[in-house]
Amino acid sequence: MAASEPTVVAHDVRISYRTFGGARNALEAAPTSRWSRLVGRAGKHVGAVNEIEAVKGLSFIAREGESIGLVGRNGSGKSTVLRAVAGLIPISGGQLYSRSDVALLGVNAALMKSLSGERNIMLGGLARGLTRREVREKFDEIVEFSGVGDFVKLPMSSYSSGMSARLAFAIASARTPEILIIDEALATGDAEFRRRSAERIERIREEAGTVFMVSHSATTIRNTCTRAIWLEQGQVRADGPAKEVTAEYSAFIKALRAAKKKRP
Ligand SMILES: Nc1ncnc2c1ncn2[C@@H]1O[C@H](COP(=O)(O)OP(=O)(O)OP(=O)(O)O)[C@@H](O)[C@H]1O
Repeated sequence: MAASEPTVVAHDVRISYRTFGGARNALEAAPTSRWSRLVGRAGKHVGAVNEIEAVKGLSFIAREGESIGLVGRNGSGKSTVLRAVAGLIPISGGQLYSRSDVALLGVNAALMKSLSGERNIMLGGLARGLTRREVREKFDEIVEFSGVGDFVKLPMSSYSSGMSARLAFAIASARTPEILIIDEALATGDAEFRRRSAERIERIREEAGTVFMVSHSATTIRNTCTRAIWLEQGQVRADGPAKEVTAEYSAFIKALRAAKKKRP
């Protein structure tokens, strides 16, 4: 069988955030000399600017037909990597190439809370590249998949967070993207919704798409993904079959908890 085509190539990617307005040198030792404080040359800080290196030399190749789960502790860089793959934030070093047809689905998916579910389906569908006619044809399927029922006529501000997340997933995946990125959005669904989402992710994979997802649940990643990348402080700690990597990660978390308990 021919190897499938790459959809995302990351080589030695570095990503930094700059924060403004915080205390000077909030993250590093204070500069020692008065001069360095005055010119703001101490460390990486200029005035009240702090630089946080969230991703430090990340390399991987994602291929068609893979569903890749990112695991790692809070702040390890998972969402940052996905935002960069989606082209939402710039990288500060290395190279990152990704196919252009990316659908990003986050907990705060860009739906308009003041508009009805119906209007959001139309706007979201158009944003995903469907024509008005195609959106109308897919309308019932989207409502059915999301399970919002008659609420579809009401403003989304009246939805529970689970309903919003389900509708967002239904809209984002209505047209098969080349890359679908899911940031924790599946966590809010019930067992039945998770099963149907897993089926849809499988379909996208089969149609030669690539799915990336972040979840704090190693079980979700193990059940949904073919491959997992474990990030630790912005670096890859392990990359391989989802079952193996999630087992390694779970053992690491367990050991960490046990060590914490032992401490006086
Ligand atoms: N907008 C931002 N501005 C400044 N720093 C940020 C910003 N977003 C993330 N960071 C920092 O970048 C690092 C990685 O954050 P990121 O959200 O990517 O981690 P994560 O693994 O997704 O975390 P979590 O599991 O808690 O969602 C953290 O140190 C975080 O504080």
